[in-house]
Amino acid sequence: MGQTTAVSHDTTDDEAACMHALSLLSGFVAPMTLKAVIELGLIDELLAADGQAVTPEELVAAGRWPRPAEAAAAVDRMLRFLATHSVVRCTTEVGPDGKDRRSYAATPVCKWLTTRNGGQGSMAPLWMMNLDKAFMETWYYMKDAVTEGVTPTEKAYGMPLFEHLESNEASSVLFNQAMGGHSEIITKKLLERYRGFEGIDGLVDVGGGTGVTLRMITAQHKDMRGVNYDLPHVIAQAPPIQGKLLGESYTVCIFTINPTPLWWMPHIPFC
Ligand SMILES: C[S@@+](CC[C@H](N)C(=O)[O-])C[C@H]1O[C@@H](n2cnc3c(N)ncnc32)[C@H](O)[C@@H]1O
Repeated sequence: MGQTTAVSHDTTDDEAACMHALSLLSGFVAPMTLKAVIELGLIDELLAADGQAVTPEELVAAGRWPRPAEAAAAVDRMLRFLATHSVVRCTTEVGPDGKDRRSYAATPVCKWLTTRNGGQGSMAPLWMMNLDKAFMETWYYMKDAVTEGVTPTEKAYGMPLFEHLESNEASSVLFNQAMGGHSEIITKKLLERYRGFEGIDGLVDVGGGTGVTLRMITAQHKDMRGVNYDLPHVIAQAPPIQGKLLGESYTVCIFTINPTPLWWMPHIPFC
Protein backbone atom coordinates (compact mmCIF):
# COMPACT_ATOMS: atom_id res chain seq x y z
CA MET A 1 0.00 0.00 0.00
CA GLY A 2 1.30 3.49 -0.84
CA GLN A 3 2.39 6.06 1.73
CA THR A 4 0.53 9.37 1.49
CA THR A 5 2.24 11.30 4.31
CA ALA A 6 4.59 14.10 3.22
CA VAL A 7 7.04 13.47 6.06
CA SER A 8 7.92 10.09 7.43
CA HIS A 9 8.00 10.00 11.21
CA ASP A 10 9.32 7.40 13.58
CA THR A 11 6.06 5.87 14.86
CA THR A 12 7.72 4.99 18.17
CA ASP A 13 8.84 8.57 18.88
CA ASP A 14 5.88 9.95 20.81
CA GLU A 15 7.67 13.20 21.68
CA ALA A 16 8.36 13.93 18.00
CA ALA A 17 4.69 13.24 17.20
CA CYS A 18 3.67 15.62 19.98
CA MET A 19 5.96 18.36 18.61
CA HIS A 20 4.57 17.69 15.13
CA ALA A 21 1.01 18.25 16.45
CA LEU A 22 2.16 21.46 18.15
CA SER A 23 3.79 22.81 15.02
CA LEU A 24 0.69 21.98 12.94
CA LEU A 25 -1.64 23.81 15.28
CA SER A 26 0.63 26.87 15.30
CA GLY A 27 0.75 26.92 11.51
CA PHE A 28 -1.24 30.16 11.26
CA VAL A 29 1.23 32.16 13.38
CA ALA A 30 3.92 32.71 10.74
CA PRO A 31 1.52 33.87 7.95
CA MET A 32 -0.38 36.18 10.33
CA THR A 33 2.83 37.66 11.74
CA LEU A 34 4.17 38.19 8.24
CA LYS A 35 0.90 39.86 7.21
CA ALA A 36 1.33 42.39 10.06
CA VAL A 37 4.99 42.92 9.15
CA ILE A 38 4.06 43.59 5.50
CA GLU A 39 1.25 45.97 6.55
CA LEU A 40 3.57 47.84 8.93
CA GLY A 41 5.86 48.48 5.97
CA LEU A 42 8.75 46.63 7.64
CA ILE A 43 9.50 44.39 4.64
CA ASP A 44 9.77 47.46 2.41
CA GLU A 45 12.00 49.19 5.01
CA LEU A 46 14.31 46.19 5.13
CA LEU A 47 14.46 46.06 1.33
CA ALA A 48 15.27 49.78 1.25
CA ALA A 49 18.24 49.10 3.56
CA ASP A 50 19.69 47.11 0.67
CA GLY A 51 21.22 44.25 2.62
CA GLN A 52 22.32 46.35 5.62
CA ALA A 53 21.10 45.10 9.00
CA VAL A 54 18.64 47.47 10.71
CA THR A 55 17.71 47.57 14.41
CA PRO A 56 14.07 47.46 15.57
CA GLU A 57 14.52 51.00 16.92
CA GLU A 58 15.58 52.24 13.49
CA LEU A 59 12.64 50.48 11.84
CA VAL A 60 10.21 51.97 14.36
CA ALA A 61 11.67 55.47 13.92
CA ALA A 62 10.67 55.31 10.24
CA GLY A 63 7.08 54.46 11.27
CA ARG A 64 6.79 57.32 13.79
CA TRP A 65 4.48 55.32 16.07
CA PRO A 66 3.35 56.95 19.33
CA ARG A 67 4.95 54.40 21.73
CA PRO A 68 8.31 53.70 20.09
CA ALA A 69 9.84 51.62 22.92
CA GLU A 70 6.87 49.23 23.01
CA ALA A 71 6.70 49.16 19.21
CA ALA A 72 10.42 48.35 18.94
CA ALA A 73 10.06 45.49 21.43
CA ALA A 74 7.11 44.08 19.46
CA VAL A 75 8.90 44.49 16.11
CA ASP A 76 11.94 42.73 17.58
CA ARG A 77 9.79 39.78 18.67
CA MET A 78 8.02 39.51 15.32
CA LEU A 79 11.22 39.71 13.28
CA ARG A 80 13.09 37.33 15.59
CA PHE A 81 10.27 34.84 15.04
CA LEU A 82 10.30 35.39 11.27
CA ALA A 83 14.07 34.86 11.25
CA THR A 84 13.31 31.26 12.27
CA HIS A 85 11.30 31.01 9.03
CA SER A 86 14.14 32.54 6.96
CA VAL A 87 12.09 35.63 6.08
CA VAL A 88 14.74 37.90 7.61
CA ARG A 89 18.31 37.41 8.76
CA CYS A 90 18.96 38.16 12.46
CA THR A 91 22.33 39.32 13.81
CA THR A 92 22.88 39.47 17.58
CA GLU A 93 25.52 41.58 19.39
CA VAL A 94 26.00 42.25 23.07
CA GLY A 95 25.33 45.93 23.79
CA PRO A 96 27.16 48.20 26.30
CA ASP A 97 24.49 47.31 28.90
CA GLY A 98 25.36 43.61 28.52
CA LYS A 99 21.99 42.90 26.83
CA ASP A 100 21.53 41.34 23.42
CA ARG A 101 20.97 43.83 20.60
CA ARG A 102 19.45 42.38 17.47
CA SER A 103 19.39 43.75 13.97
CA TYR A 104 17.65 42.43 10.89
CA ALA A 105 18.23 42.26 7.14
CA ALA A 106 16.01 41.17 4.26
CA THR A 107 16.45 37.70 2.76
CA PRO A 108 15.68 36.95 -0.93
CA VAL A 109 12.04 36.06 -0.16
CA CYS A 110 11.36 39.71 0.84
CA LYS A 111 11.45 40.78 -2.81
CA TRP A 112 8.30 38.70 -3.31
CA LEU A 113 6.54 40.32 -0.36
CA THR A 114 6.99 44.00 -1.14
CA THR A 115 4.10 46.45 -1.41
CA ARG A 116 6.17 48.85 -3.51
CA ASN A 117 4.61 49.77 -6.88
CA GLY A 118 1.22 48.73 -5.51
CA GLY A 119 2.49 45.18 -5.00
CA GLN A 120 2.83 44.55 -8.75
CA GLY A 121 4.98 41.49 -9.33
CA SER A 122 4.78 40.65 -5.62
CA MET A 123 2.79 38.11 -3.61
CA ALA A 124 1.89 40.73 -0.99
CA PRO A 125 -1.59 41.38 -2.49
CA LEU A 126 -2.26 37.62 -2.56
CA TRP A 127 -1.08 37.41 1.04
CA MET A 128 -3.45 40.24 2.02
CA MET A 129 -6.39 38.57 0.29
CA ASN A 130 -5.80 35.08 1.62
CA LEU A 131 -5.59 36.36 5.20
CA ASP A 132 -8.23 39.07 4.91
CA LYS A 133 -11.01 38.74 7.50
CA ALA A 134 -13.80 38.46 4.92
CA PHE A 135 -11.93 35.76 2.97
CA MET A 136 -10.84 33.96 6.15
CA GLU A 137 -14.51 33.81 7.19
CA THR A 138 -15.11 31.03 4.66
CA TRP A 139 -12.59 28.74 6.39
CA TYR A 140 -14.88 28.69 9.41
CA TYR A 141 -17.47 26.89 7.27
CA MET A 142 -15.24 24.17 5.88
CA LYS A 143 -16.77 21.50 8.11
CA ASP A 144 -20.35 22.56 7.27
CA ALA A 145 -19.52 22.72 3.56
CA VAL A 146 -18.43 19.08 3.69
CA THR A 147 -21.44 17.85 5.65
CA GLU A 148 -23.98 19.91 3.65
CA GLY A 149 -22.44 19.55 0.18
CA VAL A 150 -22.14 23.28 -0.53
CA THR A 151 -19.12 25.57 -0.87
CA PRO A 152 -17.78 27.45 2.16
CA THR A 153 -18.58 30.76 0.43
CA GLU A 154 -22.20 29.71 0.03
CA LYS A 155 -22.32 28.88 3.74
CA ALA A 156 -20.61 32.12 4.78
CA TYR A 157 -22.28 34.53 2.35
CA GLY A 158 -25.26 32.68 0.93
CA MET A 159 -23.90 32.68 -2.64
CA PRO A 160 -20.98 31.37 -4.73
CA LEU A 161 -17.65 33.23 -4.63
CA PHE A 162 -17.93 35.27 -7.82
CA GLU A 163 -21.50 36.40 -7.01
CA HIS A 164 -20.32 37.41 -3.57
CA LEU A 165 -17.44 39.38 -5.08
CA GLU A 166 -19.85 41.16 -7.41
CA SER A 167 -21.83 42.40 -4.41
CA ASN A 168 -18.81 43.30 -2.28
CA GLU A 169 -16.53 45.88 -3.84
CA ALA A 170 -13.81 45.82 -1.15
CA SER A 171 -13.38 42.05 -1.46
CA SER A 172 -13.55 42.26 -5.24
CA VAL A 173 -10.77 44.87 -5.40
CA LEU A 174 -8.65 42.81 -3.01
CA PHE A 175 -9.27 39.67 -5.08
CA ASN A 176 -8.43 41.34 -8.40
CA GLN A 177 -5.24 42.90 -7.02
CA ALA A 178 -4.22 39.50 -5.65
CA MET A 179 -4.86 37.81 -9.00
CA GLY A 180 -3.02 40.56 -10.90
CA GLY A 181 0.07 40.43 -8.69
CA HIS A 182 0.24 36.66 -8.93
CA SER A 183 -0.42 36.57 -12.67
CA GLU A 184 2.31 39.12 -13.31
CA ILE A 185 4.85 36.76 -11.73
CA ILE A 186 3.60 33.76 -13.75
CA THR A 187 3.24 35.66 -17.04
CA LYS A 188 6.76 37.11 -16.83
CA LYS A 189 8.14 33.56 -16.64
CA LEU A 190 5.70 32.34 -19.30
CA LEU A 191 6.85 34.98 -21.77
CA GLU A 192 10.50 34.05 -21.19
CA ARG A 193 9.88 30.43 -22.16
CA TYR A 194 6.67 30.01 -24.18
CA ARG A 195 6.72 30.64 -27.96
CA GLY A 196 3.07 29.69 -28.64
CA PHE A 197 1.86 33.28 -28.92
CA GLU A 198 3.93 33.89 -32.04
CA GLY A 199 1.75 34.26 -35.19
CA ILE A 200 -1.47 34.69 -33.19
CA ASP A 201 -3.60 37.65 -34.41
CA GLY A 202 -6.13 37.64 -31.61
CA LEU A 203 -6.02 36.32 -28.10
CA VAL A 204 -9.02 35.88 -25.77
CA ASP A 205 -8.13 35.59 -22.10
CA VAL A 206 -11.07 33.76 -20.53
CA GLY A 207 -11.47 34.90 -16.93
CA GLY A 208 -8.68 37.40 -17.53
CA GLY A 209 -9.37 39.48 -14.42
CA THR A 210 -8.24 43.08 -14.76
CA GLY A 211 -6.12 42.22 -17.78
CA VAL A 212 -2.63 42.08 -16.27
CA THR A 213 -1.77 38.93 -18.24
CA LEU A 214 -3.16 40.20 -21.52
CA ARG A 215 -1.40 43.56 -21.14
CA MET A 216 1.94 41.81 -20.69
CA ILE A 217 1.42 39.45 -23.64
CA THR A 218 0.22 42.15 -26.05
CA ALA A 219 3.08 44.43 -24.97
CA GLN A 220 5.49 41.75 -26.18
CA HIS A 221 3.44 40.81 -29.30
CA LYS A 222 2.61 44.22 -30.72
CA ASP A 223 0.54 42.94 -33.68
CA MET A 224 -1.78 40.89 -31.53
CA ARG A 225 -5.24 42.05 -30.53
CA GLY A 226 -6.33 40.94 -27.08
CA VAL A 227 -9.84 40.40 -25.73
CA ASN A 228 -10.14 40.30 -21.97
CA TYR A 229 -13.23 38.22 -21.14
CA ASP A 230 -14.47 38.44 -17.57
CA LEU A 231 -17.52 39.37 -15.50
CA PRO A 232 -18.81 42.98 -15.88
CA HIS A 233 -17.87 44.09 -12.35
CA VAL A 234 -14.28 42.87 -12.92
CA ILE A 235 -13.99 44.52 -16.34
CA ALA A 236 -15.19 47.74 -14.69
CA GLN A 237 -11.98 47.67 -12.58
CA ALA A 238 -9.71 46.90 -15.55
CA PRO A 239 -7.71 49.77 -17.01
CA PRO A 240 -7.94 50.09 -20.82
CA ILE A 241 -5.16 48.51 -22.89
CA GLN A 242 -3.97 50.28 -26.03
CA GLY A 243 -3.96 47.81 -28.90
CA LYS A 244 -4.32 47.11 -32.56
CA LEU A 245 -7.66 46.44 -34.31
CA LEU A 246 -8.05 43.08 -36.00
CA GLY A 247 -8.16 42.82 -39.75
CA GLU A 248 -10.77 40.78 -41.63
CA SER A 249 -8.94 37.49 -41.46
CA TYR A 250 -7.25 36.36 -38.32
CA THR A 251 -6.57 33.42 -36.07
CA VAL A 252 -7.77 33.63 -32.51
CA CYS A 253 -6.32 31.72 -29.61
CA ILE A 254 -8.43 31.27 -26.48
CA PHE A 255 -6.51 30.72 -23.30
CA THR A 256 -6.64 31.15 -19.57
CA ILE A 257 -3.97 31.57 -16.97
CA ASN A 258 -4.43 31.22 -13.25
CA PRO A 259 -7.67 29.27 -13.88
CA THR A 260 -10.00 29.10 -10.93
CA PRO A 261 -10.42 25.32 -10.46
CA LEU A 262 -6.72 24.53 -10.68
CA TRP A 263 -5.61 27.54 -8.75
CA TRP A 264 -7.91 27.28 -5.78
CA MET A 265 -8.45 23.62 -5.28
CA PRO A 266 -5.26 22.56 -3.54
CA HIS A 267 -5.40 25.07 -0.73
CA ILE A 268 -8.38 27.39 -0.86
CA PRO A 269 -11.88 26.19 0.03
CA PHE A 270 -14.04 29.24 -0.59
CA CYS A 271 -14.99 28.96 -4.27
C1 LIG B 1 -8.76 32.83 -10.45
S1 LIG B 1 -9.37 34.28 -11.23
C2 LIG B 1 -8.13 34.49 -12.50
C3 LIG B 1 -7.98 35.92 -12.87
C4 LIG B 1 -7.05 36.21 -14.03
N1 LIG B 1 -6.83 35.11 -14.94
C5 LIG B 1 -5.74 36.74 -13.55
O1 LIG B 1 -4.76 36.08 -13.79
O2 LIG B 1 -5.68 37.79 -12.92
C6 LIG B 1 -10.76 33.68 -12.15
C7 LIG B 1 -11.44 34.76 -12.96
O3 LIG B 1 -12.55 34.16 -13.61
C8 LIG B 1 -13.59 35.12 -13.65
N2 LIG B 1 -14.88 34.45 -13.85
C9 LIG B 1 -15.56 33.66 -12.99
N3 LIG B 1 -16.72 33.25 -13.53
C10 LIG B 1 -16.77 33.80 -14.78
C11 LIG B 1 -17.73 33.75 -15.83
N4 LIG B 1 -18.88 33.07 -15.70
N5 LIG B 1 -17.46 34.43 -16.97
C12 LIG B 1 -16.31 35.15 -17.10
N6 LIG B 1 -15.37 35.22 -16.13
C13 LIG B 1 -15.61 34.57 -14.98
C14 LIG B 1 -13.49 35.81 -12.30
O4 LIG B 1 -14.16 37.06 -12.26
C15 LIG B 1 -11.98 35.92 -12.13
O5 LIG B 1 -11.49 37.14 -12.59
